[in-house]
Amino acid sequence: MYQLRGVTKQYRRGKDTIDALAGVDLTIGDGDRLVIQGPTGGGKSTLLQMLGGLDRPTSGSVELDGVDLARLPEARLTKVRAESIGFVFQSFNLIPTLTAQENVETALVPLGLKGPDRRERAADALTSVGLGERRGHLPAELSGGQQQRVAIARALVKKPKVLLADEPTGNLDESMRDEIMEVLAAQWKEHGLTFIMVTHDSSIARKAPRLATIRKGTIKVTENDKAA
Ligand SMILES: Nc1ncnc2c1ncn2[C@@H]1O[C@H](COP(=O)(O)OP(=O)(O)OP(=O)(O)O)[C@@H](O)[C@H]1O
Repeated sequence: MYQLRGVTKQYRRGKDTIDALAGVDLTIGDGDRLVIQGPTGGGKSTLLQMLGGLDRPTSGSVELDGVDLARLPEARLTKVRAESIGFVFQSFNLIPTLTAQENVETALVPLGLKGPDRRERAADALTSVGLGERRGHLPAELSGGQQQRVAIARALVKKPKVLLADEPTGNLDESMRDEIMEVLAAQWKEHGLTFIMVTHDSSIARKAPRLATIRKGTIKVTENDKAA
């Protein structure tokens, strides 16, 4: 469970200070699905970075299961990220010289898994996103939607507690967008993940059971009882 209290984040640009987050309080339960939307520059990506322990707030606390990521020493933070948090980005971020299988295996290296275990787990993860037959392909030999499936397999192969996605369909056309949303929803259901996604896409936001809107660093959460 996430518990955020009074989270602020200021960036300095020259002599200006930008309040990217201006006091965010937020609770996200285990297994929740939360969509974050809002105008450009509102603070969505900044919040996701705090949740993922990719950056630290200027003030406030970001507790994940009672551990404050804001104050965790860097080595322990790296361990939490490697074990408990999967990331999916708009730009896929695959390593172009590695095959789909090898890209997925990279997520298991920090966990200390042996070669054969890594290979088996990565192959299973690729099969679960429908890419079992494409394991030996390089990213450039795959479509955008397929590359994003590889990135999803890489994020989930370590069996994280939390999946964070920043505009995961932002680089995809409409049919691939629906396909990726289905893959993500299926993985969320199957693994009981806490799934937090930033999107600009209002049709995705409309279907969200819980919607956080961030404007000028301030958050408002609404529940949608009619969500899928
Ligand atoms: N590293 C940084 N240095 C300086 N300012 C930053 C940095 N990162 C973000 N900002 C500023 O903080 C504010 C919030 O940015 P953020 O990227 O979180 O917004 P966003 O809602 O994700 O926007 P978008 O929809 O355009 O991705 C913006 O004013 C942005 O310019």
